[in-house]
This record gives sequence, structure tokens and C-alpha cells, in this order.
Amino acid sequence: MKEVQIEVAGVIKHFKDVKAVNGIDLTIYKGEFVALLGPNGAGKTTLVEMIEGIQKPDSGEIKLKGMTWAENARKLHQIIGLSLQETRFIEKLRVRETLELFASFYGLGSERVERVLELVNLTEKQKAFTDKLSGGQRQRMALGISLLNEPEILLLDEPTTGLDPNARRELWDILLNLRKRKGTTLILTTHYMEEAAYLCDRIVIMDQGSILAEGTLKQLLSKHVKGEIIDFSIDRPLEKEALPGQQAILNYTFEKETLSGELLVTDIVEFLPDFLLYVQKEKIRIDSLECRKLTLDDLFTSMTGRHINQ
Ligand SMILES: Nc1ncnc2c1ncn2[C@@H]1O[C@H](COP(=O)(O)OP(=O)(O)OP(=O)(O)O)[C@@H](O)[C@H]1O
Repeated sequence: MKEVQIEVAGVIKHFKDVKAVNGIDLTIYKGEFVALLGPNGAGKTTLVEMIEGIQKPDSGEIKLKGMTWAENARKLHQIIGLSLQETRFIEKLRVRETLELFASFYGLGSERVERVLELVNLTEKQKAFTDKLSGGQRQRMALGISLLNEPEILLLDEPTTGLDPNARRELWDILLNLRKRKGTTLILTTHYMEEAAYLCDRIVIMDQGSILAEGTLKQLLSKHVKGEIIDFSIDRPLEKEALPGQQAILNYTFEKETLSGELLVTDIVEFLPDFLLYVQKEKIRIDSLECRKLTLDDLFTSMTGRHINQ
């Protein structure tokens, strides 16, 4: 039996006339890694902050391990770890001193601090002042603080925003290791498709305070998107009506300025030979041609009408 760790039921949160979270139901199980994916203003941070007990829902209920914040705040503080968007540290403190300060809130000693420094790969930087850390080191430090109390549930708000791919991957590895060793449950918010796809078992796509879709990457792609993509650029405009294999075309767009087209077809292997024959017959020059499967990005765009980072 899967053990429920987090239960969000009918949660609504308004800020004046903005419906930041608009009736969300979500059940998360022990050891699950869940990504909340969505554009700016989708309501991800508001939802996470309500789960963290930082904000109160207007209506609905949130339970962590069967407990509510109203009745069990003290206990819940012991079992969750969190890092907020753009964590600020005290500049006049060194890395180790900062961790020791936070550790003291939990009554933890320097042994735990040393362990966490190792975990987030900052032992070498323990004497550095926090304002001298790189972006990746700062994010690892924020993660380290959230890990001090060995939380069963970890909530991370955009933990890798602004990091380069290497630093991002390093943080992912730390999190995956943590799950392997401790069975930690994780919710993270992100703008990065690849982060959700690589790191998380389940992806929850949010927009305008609601959940648009959720599932594993595979489930989302097979349930919500059909077809394969052919991107090409040629030496002249090409109207849809002129194309062969009309029955296989699910969607077609052509940008006249760049002379580039995108075809969504049911099956590339069936469609492409006829397309190439047509191009040859009409003496159209192909400057580029790329075939690919649909991605999470395509799914997101088809659901919200915009790209995730817009
Ligand atoms: N304290 C607040 N006061 C007023 N409006 C708020 C407040 N917090 C959030 N909002 C509004 O609620 C909506 C959801 O914001 P939220 O920060 O939860 O989105 P998000 O998905 O986390 O966005 P981002 O990816 O930019 O962090 C937005 O329209 C935002 O402007």
C-alpha cells in the first residue's frame, strides 16, 4: 500500500481579485518526487507555501502525514524541510556558521552540520562568507539548510533557477541520492521542463491557479499529445493545401518571414517519403529538416497557448 504523505483537497487562495490557487486537489505518496510546472503566476509558489504552512488557504484542507498546520504545527516543523525562492543569507556569516545557526533552531550540533556540508558538497567552502558563494553554491547551501533536520518531506521552490546545466545536474544528483537513502518525499516548483522530466516521478502542470494535467512524463505525452513533428525551412512559402498526405497532417504552420514550417503529422515514416517526393518534383530547396517526437514543451504549449518561460 502506498503511504499518503501530502493531501491537498479543494484548496482555494485569493489575493484581492487574483485567484492564485483555484480549487486544487492533489495526493502525494511517500518517496514520490513531484514537480509543479507552470509559467510565472501559475500559482505554484502560493500552493507550496500553503503546504509549508506559511500561507493559509481561504478554503479547502491540507494534511501532511494526516496532520493539519492548525493542530500540529510543532510536529510538522520537525518533518518538513523547505527552501524558498531566492534565499538570502546573512552576509557577515560564513557557510559553516550559517548552517550552525539554523542547526541550533533544531537543537542539532556540529556533527549534523558536517554531515550536511558533505551532503551538499560544501565542505571545502565551509569557511567562505556566504556573499562570496557562486549561484550553484548558494542553491546547495539553501538545500543544505532545508536538509538539516533530516526532513521526510522536502519542499523546494525553484531550487535550480539561474543555475548552469552542470550546477543544476549536481543538485539533482544530491536529491536523487537523498531519496535512495531516505525515501524522502519531494515537491519542487520549476520552469524547467527537463528538470521535471529527469528528476520527478510525477509532473503536475499548473496554469492560472489550476491543474491542467498530471501524470508521469510518459502518461502525459501519450494521453495528451498525438503525433510527431517535422520542422523544416525552404526557399519559398508553402501552403497547406499544396502538401501531399493531407489525411496525416494534424497541424501545419508556416512562417513567411523565416520561410520555416512546422508539420504535426500522425506518423513521420508514412508522411515523409511523399513530402520529399513532392519537394523534389517542385524543385523546392530544403535548407533544414528535422524530425522529432513531441515533448513536454509541445504539450505545455498546446494546453496553455504559450511557452513555459513566457
Ligand atoms: N502576496 C501576494 N499578494 C498579492 N498577489 C499575490 C501574492 N502572492 C502571489 N500573488 C499573485 O498570485 C498569482 C500566483 O502567484 P505565484 O507566486 O503563486 O505564482 P508562481 O506560479 O509561483 O509564479 P513564479 O513562477 O513567477 O514564481 C500571481 O498572479 C501573483 O501575482
